[in-house]
Parts: sequence; structure tokens; C-alpha cells
Amino acid sequence: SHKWRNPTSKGIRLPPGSMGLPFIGETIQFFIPSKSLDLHSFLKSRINKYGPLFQTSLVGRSVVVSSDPDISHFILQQEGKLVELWYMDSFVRLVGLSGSVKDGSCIIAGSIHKRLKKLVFDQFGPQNLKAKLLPQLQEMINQALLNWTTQNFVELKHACTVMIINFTMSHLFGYDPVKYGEIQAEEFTHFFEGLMSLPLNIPGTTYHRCLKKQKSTLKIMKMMIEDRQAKLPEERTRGDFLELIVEDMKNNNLLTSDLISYMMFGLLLATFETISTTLTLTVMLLTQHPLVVQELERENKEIVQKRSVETAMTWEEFRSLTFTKQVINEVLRMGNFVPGFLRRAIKDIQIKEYTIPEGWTIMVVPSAIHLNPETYTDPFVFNPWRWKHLAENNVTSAKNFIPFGEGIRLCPGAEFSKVLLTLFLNVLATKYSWSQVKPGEIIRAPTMGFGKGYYIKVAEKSI
Ligand code: HEM
Repeated sequence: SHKWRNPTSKGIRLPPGSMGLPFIGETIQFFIPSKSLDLHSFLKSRINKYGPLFQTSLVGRSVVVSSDPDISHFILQQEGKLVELWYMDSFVRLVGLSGSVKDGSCIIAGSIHKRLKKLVFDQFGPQNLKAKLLPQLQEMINQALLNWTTQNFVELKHACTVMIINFTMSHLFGYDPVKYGEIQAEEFTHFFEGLMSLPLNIPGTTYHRCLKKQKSTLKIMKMMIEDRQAKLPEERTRGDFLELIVEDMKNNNLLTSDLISYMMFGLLLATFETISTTLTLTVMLLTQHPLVVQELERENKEIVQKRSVETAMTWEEFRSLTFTKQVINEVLRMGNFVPGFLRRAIKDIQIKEYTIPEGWTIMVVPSAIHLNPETYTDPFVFNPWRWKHLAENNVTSAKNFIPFGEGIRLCPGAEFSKVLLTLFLNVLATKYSWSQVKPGEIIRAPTMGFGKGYYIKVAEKSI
């Protein structure tokens, strides 16, 4: 480890670990693709060697990695006090979270953060889900699946991406393709890989393509906002997300159309990437576990036997899909789609005998928590039934299951995501059958991807 980097002169003790090579640090090891759901080898080897809290150096930054449930819980509770949100520079630039890209800091903080978060909660939270989104999501899922049966095969992540982008744009943002042109959702399929690629803004690179797509989408979003502002009095009936925002903009001049267009773009990204990845992994795992599919069918039969199959599912019926939700929990536990939650220490932080110096990056890794054999017996076995047992024995406290984060930065799309995933699973497993065109491949680098794609053929189930 490099002495010049370690402020040991202050007499503080840093967590164990190695800073690797000058400047590059251990970045290369961190980005080496791993092809399983197991803990990434970068983490595994370091946790074995140094314990659950260790130091490293990534993309030119000094980082402390936490894989300990209690330390992670503590850190995630310190937002605004000892830590603040921090994302990698290339990510920040593309998502547009930041006005000042130089130090990667995020300006959506404090009172603006609170306000925007409330807006997102209002739109994506339980109340609106129950009142409005549940039937809309069912329609989206039914239409998409029916459409997939007409195709020779679908690449699942791509197909889900298109489904979700079209839904978010039309139902939440009130997008009108006649007015603004087709959204070209398929161009977003590799957007996230672009975020994680080298930030070289040269024509031909993935990063350049992403920036271009971002720019054109932001322009459309800004037009949508301004058009809606102009029409507000007579169009106050849609009750969609854009209407809520535009109402709020009237009373707060910090909420400019530039800021809001960035936020909408960020929301779009947050929605499609996480959910399409989760859905793809879900189908992959179900294909390997036919007993789970049988149980999903059994649960559905029990619930719908009281009514015609064609009627939409009610909120009460939805709530009683206990096993289906256990499957989703199990996929979220094993999937770990967000490889690390990033924070920056705004003060020196004392943790046991160690100090995390001010300015350092802290990465909380949920995978280490979700794959901990002390909490989850045989953590690499896909076993949705374990959740019944876990609930009965009160094993999983909030600290041991954090797929949506924790604290002030808790994902405001958590309920929405769970409803969408549960509904999709219900419809797929009960009305459709599918076969793999070829086995899928899971690649973590460190975010999850599916290599050349996961291709399936979908057919309606003969009843
Ligand atoms: C399976 C689906 C999803 C997963 C696993 C997920 C996961 C997460 C996690 C772990 C965080 C916290 C990150 C941190 O603390 O650094 C987060 C934040 C966030 N998520 Fe999600 N998310 C999902 C879907 C969604 C959806 C559908 C939306 C759309 C509303 C959304 C919007 C957001 C936003 C706006 C934040 C930032 C919150 C803040 O900074 O306060 N997410 N998500």
C-alpha cells in the first residue's frame, strides 16, 4: 500500500487492505467480469483476507468497502451527517445528477432532494399503485406477453426494456408519440453498459452513443415539461407524474425545466434498467426450477378460482400472492443488481478501531450481506420457500435484506418495482409457457449483464 496516500501522519488507523498500483489502484480487478451469482471475486478474496471492512483504490479514489450488515446500516443512516451520496463521474455526467462533475458531487440533495423524493413517492407509492397503476401495469404485461408469442423468439432484457420505457413515458410522463415522434425505446437497451464504459466522448464509442441519446431524450423531456406548463389550467385532469411536477414547479423556482428534465431522465433509467435485469434473471431462474413454476400456478389457481380468469386482478388478490412475492424476494436477494451503494465521507468517521478519512469514498456492498450463509442457509441455492421460514423466525431484519437500499436514499420505486415484478411473474407463469432458445449467461462486471443476451420463445399455455 502507498504511504503517500495514507494520511497516517494524523495518527489514525485505516481499515486493512491494499491500494494496489499508483493511480490505477485495484480498478482492473474490480471490473474483471465474473460469470456467476456468487460474490464477485474482487470482494470475496479481500473479505477473506482483510475481513468485512477493507480499503482499496478504484478509479483514482480511495475507497473503504463495507460488507458488514451493522457497519453498512450505520453508514446508510448517516446521510447528510457523516456521509453524502456519491456516484462515479461518468455515471453522474450521464444521469445528470450533478451540476459540478469535477468532484462528482450530487446537487440533488437537501430540500430539493426531499421535495423531488416526495413527488416520486406520491407517484410510485402504494396509494397510486392501488388506485391507478395496478390495472395499467396488468394491461402492459398482458399486451407485451401476447406480443412476444407472435415472435419467433425474444431477447428478454431488450423486450422488457422496451415494455417498461414505453410504459413510463406514456403513463407517467404523458408522452405523446404523435407530437414528439416515436421514443425509439430499443436504443436504450445497452445504455447502462455505456454508463459503465470508459468515458471517452469520441464518435463510435458506446459512451458517445449514450451521450447523444441522452441529449436527444433530454430535449424531448424539456419540451414535454414546457408544453405541459403552458397548458396547465385546462389539462389538470390527467393526474400523471408530469402534472404533479409541473404543479410543484409553479411554487418553487429552483425546480427549473432543465433540472426536472434531468430528473425525469434519471427516473427513466432507474426504472427500466433495474426491472428489465430483474425480470430476465427471474425467468432464467424459473427455467431451471420447474417446481417453482408449479407452485406459482397453484397459488394463482387458488386465488382466481372465485372469478372469471379474464377479469383483472384486484388489489386484495394481488396482496394474497404470497409465494409469488417470495420468489421476487429470492431473486432480489441473489441478483444484487446494484453492486454497491456509494457515499463520500464528509467528516472523519470512526468505526471500531478504524477511521475512514474525510473525502474518502465508502462502498456498501449488499451482495455480501445477501449471500451471508449465517443469515441465509445455502445462500447460492434458489429457494423461494426460505422466505416463509425466515419470516416465521424473524431472521431478516431490515439490515439483512437491502436490495432497495436503506435510510434517506431508500429507493422510492421499491413498491412499484415489487408490484410490477409480482404481476409479471403471475401472468407469465399462469398464462404462458416458454422455452430457452439457448442457455443464458450471467456476467457481473460488476453490474449484471447477460452477455450475448437471453433468448426465449413464448407461447400461450393451452388450458
Ligand atoms: C428492481 C428494481 C429496483 C432496484 C433493485 C432499485 C434499487 C435502488 C437502490 C439500492 C437505491 C439506493 C441507492 C443508494 O443508496 O445509493 C435506489 C435509489 C433510487 N431508485 Fe431504485 N431500484 C429499483 C427500481 C426503481 C424504480 C422503478 C424507480 C422509479 C421510481 C427507482 C427510482 C429510484 C430513485 C429516484 C432513487 C434515488 C433515491 C434518492 O437518491 O433518494 N428505482 N434504487
